[in-house]
Amino acid sequence: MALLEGQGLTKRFGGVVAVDDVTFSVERGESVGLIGPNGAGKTTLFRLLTGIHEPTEGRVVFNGDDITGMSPHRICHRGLVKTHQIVRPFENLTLLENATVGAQFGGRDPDDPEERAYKALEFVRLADAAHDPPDTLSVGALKRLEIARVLATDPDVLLFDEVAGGLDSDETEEIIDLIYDIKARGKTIFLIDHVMRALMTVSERIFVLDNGRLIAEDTPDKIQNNDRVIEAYLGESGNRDASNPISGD
Ligand SMILES: Nc1ncnc2c1ncn2[C@@H]1O[C@H](COP(=O)(O)OP(=O)(O)OP(=O)(O)O)[C@@H](O)[C@H]1O
Repeated sequence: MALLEGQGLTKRFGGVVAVDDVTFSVERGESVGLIGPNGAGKTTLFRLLTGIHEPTEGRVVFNGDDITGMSPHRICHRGLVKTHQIVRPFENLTLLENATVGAQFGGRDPDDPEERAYKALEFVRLADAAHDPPDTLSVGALKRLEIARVLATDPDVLLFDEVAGGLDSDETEEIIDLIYDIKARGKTIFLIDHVMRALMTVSERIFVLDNGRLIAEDTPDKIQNNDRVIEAYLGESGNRDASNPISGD
């Protein structure tokens, strides 16, 4: 049985069809990526999965249960959680307190949210700064704090929304290593990223959205050579002579 499924998911905002009849499934322990040109509907799809938006049509099935229309809080309790694209920690709280809020908000284990938060900070290598405020953190460290916040909820599935966005190459490598470590703990990973190197390295399978529709689903190698996918990206830039826009190199 698939762990996470979208069945005919559609989301309309007035006249805009952001997600258009998307059906997919993700198995337990898989790491999959979601790509597509700007405005393709990636973030909206993630928001449908985590209860931030309710689909206009279709269903979200998690662990065999229909979770369509449930609140993000209840979905998080069930073990499905998403990182925020723009990381905005509580500035007046320490890193540990920030991660503890995550553990208390979504955690399934009512005991020791602070201990779980501390372990999550250790995991992302921020424990040394546990009692500091977040205002001195680099962009890379802020992204790691966001990962700690969601890890502290003890999820089964982590949806990463642009975790490698805005990072330099060392920070990107650090995030890639972290995602591998999270996967090695048996977690299921679903990520959106414009940083193709990160996405192509980490994902075993890739879904491609264009204009809200799922246009391809394949291994990273095959996706990088899929004419329809390349066309969708090149159509966006208008530059037909550009080098492969979805190369992970
Ligand atoms: N809350 C909203 N209200 C109205 N339109 C929206 C809303 N959210 C998204 N859209 C529209 O839905 C479409 C898909 O947007 P979405 O942000 O999901 O795309 P994306 O693939 O994540 O884009 P990007 O890569 O630029 O982040 C766009 O046309 C966007 O303008």
